Amino acid sequence: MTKPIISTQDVHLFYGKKEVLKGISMDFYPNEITALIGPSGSGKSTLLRSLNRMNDLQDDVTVTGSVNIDGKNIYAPTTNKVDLRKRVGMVFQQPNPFPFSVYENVAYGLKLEKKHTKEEIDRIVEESLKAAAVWDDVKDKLHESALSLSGGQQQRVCIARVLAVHPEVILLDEPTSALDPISSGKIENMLLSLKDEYTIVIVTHNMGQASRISDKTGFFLDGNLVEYNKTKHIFMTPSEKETDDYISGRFG
Ligand SMILES: Nc1ncnc2c1ncn2[C@@H]1O[C@H](COP(=O)(O)OP(=O)(O)OP(=O)(O)O)[C@@H](O)[C@H]1O
Repeated sequence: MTKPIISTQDVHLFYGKKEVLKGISMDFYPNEITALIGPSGSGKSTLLRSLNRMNDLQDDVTVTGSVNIDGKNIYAPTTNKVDLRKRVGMVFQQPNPFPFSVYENVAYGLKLEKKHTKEEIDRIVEESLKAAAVWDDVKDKLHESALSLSGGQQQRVCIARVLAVHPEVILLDEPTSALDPISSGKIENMLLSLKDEYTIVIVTHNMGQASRISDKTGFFLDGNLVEYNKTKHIFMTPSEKETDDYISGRFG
């Protein structure tokens, strides 16, 4: 049996007194894409952000339960959050390149590590841009501002920036919702090719996207994980009425 790379156990999360995650237990497996679906406000992004402690940036947040990576609770006080976010990288809904060149965007994390030669950084930048399926678009403008690229190209550069530091897990929060269908399709194909090497968790409102690319799907409603199963099962023969209602467009 393959072991999960991330395992959440009875995670409750409060913003102030408001409970937005109500006891989430969920395993994420290597080399799989897991989609988190559900109506607006159901807690998908909050759960995603709890997997690399992005929620801790706010001080009125309380988390109970545990999120284990390789058997260690990332909420233990000894966790180094910088290392954690290298292992568990994140891509946001709006492409957010730094106002630097394409090259500097992708090299940024590597330069902070201060353990690579210039030649190694050049190689990793190229490999990461290739893996993110944007090399052909940018190879002749590596030293131009990333902000001059299209939204779809910027998003792929942001994915290359995450790949450059070799994470184990990639979290994506609605990464294609601001993009046109062609750019979205490129990102979907890229994610499918990346799952040989990475564990991928994606929040999406696009049911077609979830069914095209994910191996497993979790359906969230009002802070609860209503159903979590193989994507085929969720879309073809959901066990819960709420899941069926949501995927067939009866609410949300
Ligand atoms: N920073 C915050 N401070 C206070 N409440 C928040 C914060 N972020 C989210 N919430 C609340 O937590 C609940 C869950 O939000 P979350 O963003 O996780 O939902 P979601 O399912 O990802 O929604 P969407 O699909 O609209 O992004 C919502 O009621 C939201 O208003």
